[in-house]
Amino acid sequence: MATDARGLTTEPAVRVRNLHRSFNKDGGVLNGLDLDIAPGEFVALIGRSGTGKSTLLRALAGLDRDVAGHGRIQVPESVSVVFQDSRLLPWKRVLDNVVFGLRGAGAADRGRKALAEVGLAGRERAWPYQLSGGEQQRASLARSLVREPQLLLADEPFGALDALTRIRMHALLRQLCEKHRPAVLLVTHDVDEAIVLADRVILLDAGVVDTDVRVELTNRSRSDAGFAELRSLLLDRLGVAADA
Ligand SMILES: Nc1ncnc2c1ncn2[C@@H]1O[C@H](COP(=O)(O)OP(=O)(O)OP(=O)(O)O)[C@@H](O)[C@H]1O
Repeated sequence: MATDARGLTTEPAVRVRNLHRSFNKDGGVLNGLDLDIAPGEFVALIGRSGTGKSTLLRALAGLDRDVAGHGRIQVPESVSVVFQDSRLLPWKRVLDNVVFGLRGAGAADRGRKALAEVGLAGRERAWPYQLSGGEQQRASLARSLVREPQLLLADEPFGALDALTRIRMHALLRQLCEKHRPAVLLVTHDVDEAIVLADRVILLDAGVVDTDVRVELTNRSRSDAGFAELRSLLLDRLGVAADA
């Protein structure tokens, strides 16, 4: 069992043991996967297309009740999920989307604060269609963070954004995670995004963890030698040449 610097037991936020999932009789998508994520740890999940990244995320989110499989999943009580599309309700204004389902007298104030944190102060009464794609993802992040989740699951949240907006969203997500400290599992196709954001990068292959590396870079700039080395290692595991 893991212990902290004082020798006290630290329970992981996420514990997955021997997880199996399959969609048909021909073979499994997840094939006995084990994974621990510590409280406050930011884990990026990469892997070739079809290796089961979204299947794992959906299993952790409890969104796969109809999928065959077995194994043990332990997640915290409060879990939020962010997808590639913001999934804002088009008939609700931005603030109402953010606080949708929240109870308590202070909900609207908490929603306003969350919107301010993601840079959307003043847009509370806008309709979702009046926001750009990046702003919609900001609102979606605010909707997650207002719930103060102990676990944030994100499936390619920046996949549909342009390169500049992506970079801005990276900075915002890091800043929000440093402040709120949820455990994070981020699915991404982008190796650079994984290295820029995560404490740990996990590469999934054939439904199990193939590579599990800690990102111990003080400088997360793409021009840093350590960055390039880690990128090259991960691209190699993905079967892609680093200079391709
Ligand atoms: N609802 C479903 N019904 C049948 N097969 C499915 C379903 N969802 C996923 N699969 C299959 O399971 C495998 C893993 O899919 P998954 O979406 O988890 O992969 P992924 O690693 O997230 O892929 P990508 O990087 O392309 O998004 C794929 O072969 C996919 O076709």
